[in-house]
Amino acid sequence: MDNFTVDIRSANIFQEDNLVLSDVNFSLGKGEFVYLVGRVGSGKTSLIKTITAEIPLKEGDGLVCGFNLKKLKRKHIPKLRRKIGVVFQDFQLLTDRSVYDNLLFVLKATGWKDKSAIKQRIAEVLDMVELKFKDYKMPHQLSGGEQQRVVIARALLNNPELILADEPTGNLDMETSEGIMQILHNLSASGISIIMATHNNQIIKKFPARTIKCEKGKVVETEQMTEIDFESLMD
Ligand SMILES: Nc1ncnc2c1ncn2[C@@H]1O[C@H](COP(=O)(O)OP(=O)(O)OP(=O)(O)O)[C@@H](O)[C@H]1O
Repeated sequence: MDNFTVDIRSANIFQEDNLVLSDVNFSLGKGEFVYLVGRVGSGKTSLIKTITAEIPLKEGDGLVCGFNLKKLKRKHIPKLRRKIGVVFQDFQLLTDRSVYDNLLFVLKATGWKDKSAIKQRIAEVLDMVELKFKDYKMPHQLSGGEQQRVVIARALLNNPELILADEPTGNLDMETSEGIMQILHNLSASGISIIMATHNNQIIKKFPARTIKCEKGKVVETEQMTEIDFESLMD
């Protein structure tokens, strides 16, 4: 079980009192990349929120980054979240400050104090997303793809074991999306596990990887590309 970043067994996932996904069995190895697909309202966000402990796991078992979701105390939730980097479609950068200050804000909020360590970490994460010399720019001075790379850099600051990316290419054109995908795949090759929710079939075709699907209240594996009915994902 230790080799898994996520290991969910026989879980029933609820939103309020509604059972959204039943008998969920899903595990993700260290450094593994998986696409999460499914129609609108099929439960993708519910699965992601279970992994971040935003939705409590009431039935079944779950292990995420070494934390037992069933036994997780409220005070341990921030520690779990520290191990998870999130990347969303809408960049959510602070628009009133530079790239550097956006990253600084997160480091300070998560307890970093040593100025030279902060400077070094910001340089490292910007290097990982190939934005080394853009730290002084304001978000509006960057392209959409560059802004998304800053968001990925921000997600990497605290050395996460897992990245949850929700439609990270949603607002980007194909060429820019490919750059983002290349970075995500490089991160996965470096040992970070990645779950990417997407409706973008072109991206999945171009960067094939294990794919799971929320469908009819279940989470199913669709390892073969041909098994994915892309038309049904588009509505
Ligand atoms: N707070 C809530 N209370 C009750 N039901 C909810 C709540 N949030 C979501 N649901 C319901 O749970 C089901 C799954 O929603 P979820 O957001 O997980 O779907 P999704 O696959 O992520 O959809 P999308 O592609 O729109 O993000 C839907 O039927 C939705 O209406």
